Amino acid sequence: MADFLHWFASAGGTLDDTAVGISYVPESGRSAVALRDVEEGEKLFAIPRSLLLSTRTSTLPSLLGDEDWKSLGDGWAGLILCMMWEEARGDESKWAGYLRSMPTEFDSLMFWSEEELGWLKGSLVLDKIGKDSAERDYREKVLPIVQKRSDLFPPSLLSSHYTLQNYHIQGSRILSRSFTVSPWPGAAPEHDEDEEAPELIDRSAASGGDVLMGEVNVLGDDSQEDIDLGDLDDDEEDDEREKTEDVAMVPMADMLNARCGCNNARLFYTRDDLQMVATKSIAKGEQIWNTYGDPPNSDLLRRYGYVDALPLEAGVGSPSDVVEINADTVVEAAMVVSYQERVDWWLEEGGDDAFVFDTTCDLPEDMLSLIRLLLLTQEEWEKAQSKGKPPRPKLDEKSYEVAKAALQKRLAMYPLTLAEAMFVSLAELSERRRNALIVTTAEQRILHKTLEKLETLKEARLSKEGDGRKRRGDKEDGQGPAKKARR
Ligand SMILES: C[S@@+](CC[C@H](N)C(=O)[O-])C[C@H]1O[C@@H](n2cnc3c(N)ncnc32)[C@H](O)[C@@H]1O
Repeated sequence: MADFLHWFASAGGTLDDTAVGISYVPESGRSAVALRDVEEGEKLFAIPRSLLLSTRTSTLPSLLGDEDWKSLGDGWAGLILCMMWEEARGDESKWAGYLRSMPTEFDSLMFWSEEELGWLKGSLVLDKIGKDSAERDYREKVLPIVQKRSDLFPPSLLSSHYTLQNYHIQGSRILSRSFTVSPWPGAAPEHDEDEEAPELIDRSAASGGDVLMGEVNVLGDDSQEDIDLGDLDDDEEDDEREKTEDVAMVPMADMLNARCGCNNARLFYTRDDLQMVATKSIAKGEQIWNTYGDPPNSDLLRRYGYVDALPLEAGVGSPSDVVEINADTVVEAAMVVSYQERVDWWLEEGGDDAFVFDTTCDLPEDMLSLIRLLLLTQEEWEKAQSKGKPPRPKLDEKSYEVAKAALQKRLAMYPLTLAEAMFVSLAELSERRRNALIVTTAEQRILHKTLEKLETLKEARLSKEGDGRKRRGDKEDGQGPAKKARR
């Protein structure tokens, strides 16, 4: 740690060391802790923009030249290679002290064994790890450049620094510690010292003010496979490239841990630096928490290797937890024969191929709309097509049955039922096993509760319809004296 702090200060970073200390906390690793009472609004540390490590600041892209650099594509391969290269340069790298301080071991899903991943069976997070696509990038994009450009990547270092394992390590560092930092509009690379002091901008502020720049959190929703560009048109490609160039490693800011509901500091951006500022008063001895955007536990586990195990009404989990149902499961539950044309149309019209259930336990409207689309008669289906609109998400008897069947099919994907999981003592499990169980049981709870809510809705609807029929019947029969009397 001393090596990193020394590097940070000598590279131009500033830290209020009366306010912030870095200590080791067993459950979360290195952690920033308040050394004295800190007031809301106090600046804790600042990182000059020149200290950010990104494809904009590393010299590798220009040394490689346009053609070789572009062959790495627009995903994370370029930034990962920059990090590998900077690390391989040792003390010659501007970021030597930073890179030396970074972790080499992770609990994120990329590093789980097949057996460990098996504990997550049922959760669709397993489809999002992106290991295969990362390994493809390594083999097809990175290795050819590394082998071709021995002027930049000495063959003697290939087996120590340019390995697949190191590719995953750097990728995981990006996944769990990077920030999105856009360039300051109109700022010259070097600025005049006499210029007016730059204003602070917190993009996360809910003020709706002049919120222009920067992203304050550790990356929200990108992953190695998410940035895979596929066939994009020129504009999309430019946007995507910009997005990847904005991914930056921010020394010191990435020392902060996060816990749902505890956020007390945030990273604010100025033209010249990034500043970590207390957003609440922090008592001496308390941990200084950033936010990672409070993703669901499945995603926390995938990217950061931990979960928020908060005591909730029905068990342990996070209020941000979600569970997804794939459109395939909905189609199976609908038990319709000719669905392909309708599903293709649904997707072409911008419909999703997966539906997200959150802790409100409401049936997602778009799933209900797909269910009704699948159940349309041929004539209704032709009408929907000509209108260019999928059906309204109305819960009727048939769509209720399909939604229920889809939820039950989804629940059947978990090898351990929720009732069985209740008998497992979390305290006796290894950390990974425990975290996997927290994720899968939270997902199952959402599915069960959605089923219950759906049942209640259906009963309420049936009794309302029954009442309606009864009232209509009363009128038709001309037998409504009580009603008339009430008027
Ligand atoms: C941005 S880094 C924070 C610094 C990190 N603790 C370190 O030792 O370098 C994010 C990583 O910190 C750890 N972490 C952050 N918040 C945590 C928490 N609430 N519980 C457990 N681990 C946490 C996870 O390993 C995560 O991948």
